[in-house]
Amino acid sequence: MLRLAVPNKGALTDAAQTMLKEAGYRPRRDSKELVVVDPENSIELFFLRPRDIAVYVGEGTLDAGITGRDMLFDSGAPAEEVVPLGFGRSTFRFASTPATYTSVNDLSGLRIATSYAGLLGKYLADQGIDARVIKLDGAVETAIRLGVADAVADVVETGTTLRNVGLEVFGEPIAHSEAIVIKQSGAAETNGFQQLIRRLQGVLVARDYVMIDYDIRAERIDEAIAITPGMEGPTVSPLHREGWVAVRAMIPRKGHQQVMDQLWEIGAKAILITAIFAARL
Ligand SMILES: Nc1ncnc2c1ncn2[C@@H]1O[C@H](COP(=O)(O)OP(=O)(O)OP(=O)(O)O)[C@@H](O)[C@H]1O
Ligand SMILES: O=P(O)(O)OC[C@H]1O[C@H](OP(=O)(O)OP(=O)(O)O)[C@H](O)[C@@H]1O
Ligand SMILES: [Mg+2]
Repeated sequence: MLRLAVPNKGALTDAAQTMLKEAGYRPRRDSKELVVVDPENSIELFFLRPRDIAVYVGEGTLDAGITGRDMLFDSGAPAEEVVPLGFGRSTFRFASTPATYTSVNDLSGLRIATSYAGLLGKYLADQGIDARVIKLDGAVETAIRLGVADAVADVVETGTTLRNVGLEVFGEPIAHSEAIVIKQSGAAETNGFQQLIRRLQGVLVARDYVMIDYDIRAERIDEAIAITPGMEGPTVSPLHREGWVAVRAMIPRKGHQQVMDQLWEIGAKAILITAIFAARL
């Protein structure tokens, strides 16, 4: 059985749960359930704090985990990213009172509060900045007002939390993060692991792509294929109408209306878009 770590709390929890459910795995019944055994899919799900997941996977106690890229870096655990999952996107940034600092170079000798001391420490070392890292558990944005720090380094998504306490980001982003699947560095990928990855990638495809069908005059097929090249090449079948063919291809969901317009311009008819329920490519 594959042993997979899943966030039990925090920003990634709901989206990870939804994705696993769409991939066919048994969801947990309530938020107090810490282990779900799913023999039909040969998987055991362990619900753990997102911060601890890279530690378990790095130790090899669990085969794989879903966590944030920033948390993987922060942990320093010997685990590696296998596939990004497209949710839980955020940047990791410096912030302080407006118009105080402009870049990381202004932070030498100052105090920076963060709950990502590993990630921040590595970044400061890379930049050659000697600053004091104040490790806090959360709500680090308040540290400046309370005089514990001169700047903070924290996760920013919409920026609402920072605005609410009157802080502004400065300098380059320290890191870009999203939810990822991790495994122990250098560990062999078992069959069960590859199946998990294929299933999750299938969910991403079903979310990001749609199926398009249309009819077009045979002499315009090259133009049509240029618009809808498909994954491996579109399916082109004869139509029971002299000089016409039917085309079927996958296209990105984003921009599908423009694709329909372009096909219409070159004479396509009966252009249909359908959602993909599940996929395995
Ligand atoms: N508002 C957000 N939007 C998008 N991603 C976020 C947000 N807050 C945190 N994350 C990401 O979610 C992952 C887990 O962080 P989260 O804040 O949920 O964990 P935590 O701080 O340990 O838990 P908690 O906040 O419950 O104490 C990190 O990779 C982080 O980048
Ligand atoms: O830019 P925003 O959309 O406002 O999101 C960013 C906030 O979300 C997270 O907080 P969380 O709720 O996890 O609390 P925490 O700081 O205690 O971890 C993060 O630490 C920021 O505070
Ligand atoms: Mg948090």
